Amino acid sequence: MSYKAEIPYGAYWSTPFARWQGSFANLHSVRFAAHVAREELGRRAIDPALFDYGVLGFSVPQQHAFYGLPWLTGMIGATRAGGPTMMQACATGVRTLLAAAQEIESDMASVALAINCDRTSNGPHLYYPNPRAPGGTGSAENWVMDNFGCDPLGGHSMLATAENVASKHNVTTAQQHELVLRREQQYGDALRDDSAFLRRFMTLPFAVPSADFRKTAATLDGDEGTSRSTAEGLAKLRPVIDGGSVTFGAQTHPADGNAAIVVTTPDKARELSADPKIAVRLHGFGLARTELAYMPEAMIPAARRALDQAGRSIADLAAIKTHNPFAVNDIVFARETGADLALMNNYGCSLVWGHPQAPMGTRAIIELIEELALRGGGFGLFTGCAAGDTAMAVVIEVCDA
Ligand SMILES: CC(=O)CC(=O)SCCNC(=O)CCNC(=O)[C@H](O)C(C)(C)COP(=O)(O)OP(=O)(O)OC[C@H]1O[C@@H](n2cnc3c(N)ncnc32)[C@H](O)[C@@H]1OP(=O)(O)O
Repeated sequence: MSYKAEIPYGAYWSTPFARWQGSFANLHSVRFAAHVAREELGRRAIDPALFDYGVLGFSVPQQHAFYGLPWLTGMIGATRAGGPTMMQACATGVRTLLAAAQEIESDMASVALAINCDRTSNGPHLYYPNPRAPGGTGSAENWVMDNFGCDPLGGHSMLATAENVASKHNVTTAQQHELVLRREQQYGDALRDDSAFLRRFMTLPFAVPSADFRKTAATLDGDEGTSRSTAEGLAKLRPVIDGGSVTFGAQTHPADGNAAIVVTTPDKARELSADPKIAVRLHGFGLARTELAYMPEAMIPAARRALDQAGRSIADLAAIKTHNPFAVNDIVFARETGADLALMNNYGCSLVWGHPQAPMGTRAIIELIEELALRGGGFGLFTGCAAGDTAMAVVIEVCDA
């Protein structure tokens, strides 16, 4: 199928991603996303007053986040734009894109902003009062760390889901490390020629604002805290869980950042495009849930559903991007679908540039569009797992308008 809603070519952006407790650690993620959106819309001469809808995604709450999307759009001057605030863990990037597209499809809006932000640094500590408990003692939660460590349905960690899938599919530590080196090599292509690939959608050098957003506190030349692995260095790492296969080197690192995509009607897409001769079309979305504690597998049925809706197969794809919090994800995906493991995730992926959760999928989709544009067009797939053994996927096409 083909959705009416389109993405104007170039009407999207991402900040660099900074490893947690790094340069973005003290920035309120919603205010930071608004600060960046104002600047990026200005650079593209897109009037914020055009937006009549928005969707804000995050997975880690911040102070005042209850006001969500209307607060953010108000801060950027898009004062007509209302809309929901969504949380679907690491699938939030695809979900917010779909929500924006659905609003356009149903003629309820004409120009929508799908914007995602997260700060895994300095995760909130929540206290749930319980006056009926002995002494009125409530319970507390460290939002980020406790949820990495425990899925309340099964009591297992996210890492354990990777171990379950590695064990089921006989994926070894050596195979995971070999893939890490390949993915870092692919990311190296994004850094070539003074980060020419990243500059297609990221403003570099990036001015890191101070916590009050009044001045520039630092400057980043690109993503911060990415690993430069070597075969020897990886070989020294032991599995994090005794008897397992996944090392610290074979998984992503938590990060901070934000990213956004404009979604609109075909006519408006031509107007807002950086190159009106290029169209970016949406053809299929997929949601799937797999067996309890096998999260990395969920990206396979989600991809199949998105491909079915698009009427395409893996063989039709010019580019594939995945969310790979664990190297295991890509190895199993390639084995089960026939995708070429070495050619997936050109120019980078969450395994390498890190994982600020909600904006991660948005950035991957933006990179997918740019890879397809560099190839002269074609169909592309993004698929990624999310908490609760779920996943979402999207099939897009870059073609002549
Ligand atoms: C959320 C969703 O919906 C779905 C998802 O995405 S699932 C993924 C969600 N993320 C997770 O579950 C995270 C799971 N991981 C964890 O919890 C991790 O334990 C953690 C992120 C907390 C670890 O963080 P950390 O302590 O900062 O680890 P980090 O310092 O990077 O690495 C630990 C060690 O390995 C080493 N290391 C890491 N990568 C390396 C590499 N590529 N080469 C060599 N050594 C490496 C580090 O140097 C460090 O060594 P030292 O202890 O000697 O300093």
